[in-house]
Amino acid sequence: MNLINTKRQALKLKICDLAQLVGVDSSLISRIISGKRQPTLTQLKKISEVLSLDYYLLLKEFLSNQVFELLSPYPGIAEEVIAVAEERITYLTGKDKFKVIKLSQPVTKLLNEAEQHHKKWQSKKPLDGVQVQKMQEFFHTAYTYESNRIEGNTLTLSETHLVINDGITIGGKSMREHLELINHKEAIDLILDFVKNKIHFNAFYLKQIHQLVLKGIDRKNTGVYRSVPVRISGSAHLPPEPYMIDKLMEDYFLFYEMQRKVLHPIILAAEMHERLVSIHPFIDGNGRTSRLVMNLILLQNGYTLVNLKGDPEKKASYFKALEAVQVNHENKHFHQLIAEHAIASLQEHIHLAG
Ligand SMILES: Nc1ncnc2c1ncn2[C@@H]1O[C@H](COP(=O)(O)OP(=O)(O)OP(=O)(O)O)[C@@H](O)[C@H]1O
Repeated sequence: MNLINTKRQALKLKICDLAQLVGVDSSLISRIISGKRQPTLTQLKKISEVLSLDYYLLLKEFLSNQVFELLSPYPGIAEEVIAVAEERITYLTGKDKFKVIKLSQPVTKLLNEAEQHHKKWQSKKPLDGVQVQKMQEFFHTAYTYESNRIEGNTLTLSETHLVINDGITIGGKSMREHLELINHKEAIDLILDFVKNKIHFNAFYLKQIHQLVLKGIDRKNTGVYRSVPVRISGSAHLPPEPYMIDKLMEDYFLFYEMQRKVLHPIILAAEMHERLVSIHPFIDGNGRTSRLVMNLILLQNGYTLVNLKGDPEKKASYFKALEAVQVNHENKHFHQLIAEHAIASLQEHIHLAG
């Protein structure tokens, strides 16, 4: 255990001093340091605290010593054994995470249907430049309108069009409402850039999206995880306390890494949406950011924008589907909702492409 000895010497601690602080015999510490004896996990934890050493680094050294002890008598096959063990671990963890995502029969049926439309949509490409521009103006305006409407923005669809495409301001409406629309349109352009540049989605890009959503609205909180508790009004789901956010967001991106090539893109997009909005890592703008993340994933996989609607009835069923996952761990309604919207969007795109 070199880490222990190096730190002990740096602190000028005698073996008997360290033993006393840890509450064990000096001979045990000597044997641990010389590698003749493996510490228990409790002893290892105590040593890490006494020496202010990172427990996980110590644990890593401890486990690799154990593997070494086990394999050193078999040098001829040691590497092969490690490779087989590694494969099993990857399989087990991957399978375990995959098991969490069960697809219901109706969802599987919808995914098959979506695949057909996806093929047809791909066959329409490349589209004429002017046609692309017109279609984007239409879909981006509708998406900006609905996503902000969910959040409470009061501008109508035609007012949204005037603000984001013609730069016209609407009398009697606040600066904030205008900024929400302009920012959202810019955020769509940002995710299109991400798709073009084939970025690998991670925390850096997530924060860039969020930064745009709240640009000019809340400078202090743009692109940073919250440090205060939040509540979602009207929801039974309690977002996690702020001290858990870093760890949960690490898991969030780990989930993405593990599942991005395993799950169907529509399910991956739905999961990344639901998981983000359930963590609610930002003070504000979580809903809009999560919907943009979902659409980034769909676009990266050749699908078209999913536009969840903000009228009271549709909004209520969207929130209900989210709550079913959060409270009852029941994801089929949310998967179904996103798959249905993905199909509707593909159909509309195919129709307009002629
Ligand atoms: N159980 C739930 N009920 C309602 N909304 C939920 C629930 N879980 C997550 N949400 C999400 O939270 C968002 C609203 O969160 P909040 O009121 O904090 O506003 P926000 O973070 O500014 O999001 P938005 O961009 O929609 O305004 C909704 O758009 C929805 O996506």
